[in-house]
Amino acid sequence: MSDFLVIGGGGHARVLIYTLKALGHDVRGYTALADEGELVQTPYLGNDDVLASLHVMLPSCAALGVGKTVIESERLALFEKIQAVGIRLPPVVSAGALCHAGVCLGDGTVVLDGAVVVVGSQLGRACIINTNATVDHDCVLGDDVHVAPGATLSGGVEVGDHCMIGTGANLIHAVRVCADCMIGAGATVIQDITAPGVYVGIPARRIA
Ligand SMILES: CC(=O)SCCNC(=O)CCNC(=O)[C@H](O)C(C)(C)COP(=O)(O)OP(=O)(O)OC[C@H]1O[C@@H](n2cnc3c(N)ncnc32)[C@H](O)[C@@H]1OP(=O)(O)O
Repeated sequence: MSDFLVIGGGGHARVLIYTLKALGHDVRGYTALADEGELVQTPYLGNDDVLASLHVMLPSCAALGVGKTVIESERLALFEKIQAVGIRLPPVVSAGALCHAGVCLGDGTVVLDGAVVVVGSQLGRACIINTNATVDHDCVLGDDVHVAPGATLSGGVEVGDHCMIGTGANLIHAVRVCADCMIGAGATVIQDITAPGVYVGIPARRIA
């Protein structure tokens, strides 16, 4: 078990603090890099200006508490900034998630309660597999991909960097979604998406 620093403010940070504590980790520190956010039973340490000077006193492991609801989020830049000061961001799998043996999770990736990641899948860095989302067998996800609550990636799906797969969206088997796409809540993707943009509906069509 390790001491963890949760970095960020708001809802995702609270989920991570809960998740890490349930796994038996100590959550000693808490900073709000994006804003001061909400303080959750852990001390506020300062903003990103203090990270470099504080890091010798901080836990050597951290988790990204900044969530993602848009394509261009701060998550990956923050991930790289934290790593650059020598703090590790190991993947975190909730005790309430199921992640098959042999699945590959990049650093900074979190798999939250009720989520399932099935055999043969490879996930990049700083991804979020949110509550009750499923990533079925042999999927390949890039960096900074958020699969929102209840979304379903069927077998062999590929999703490029920075994509946001909205709440309850469904991607049928073997479709490929290129980098920088927003798949709207409830959309169903039935064919490859090759142009970055915003896609909604059943079947999913580009609106922006
Ligand atoms: C734990 C957590 O909370 S994780 C967070 C999870 N969050 C999500 O999944 C959010 C996903 N986001 C969405 O679905 C958003 O609606 C988006 C990004 C697809 C579109 O948002 P915006 O760009 O603001 O589009 P806007 O709301 O202006 O809608 C544009 C049009 O698309 C339609 N539309 C928007 N979203 C959807 C959708 N999911 N499905 C179908 N139609 C939609 C709107 O009705 C509107 O149609 P109209 O022009 O005929 O009136």
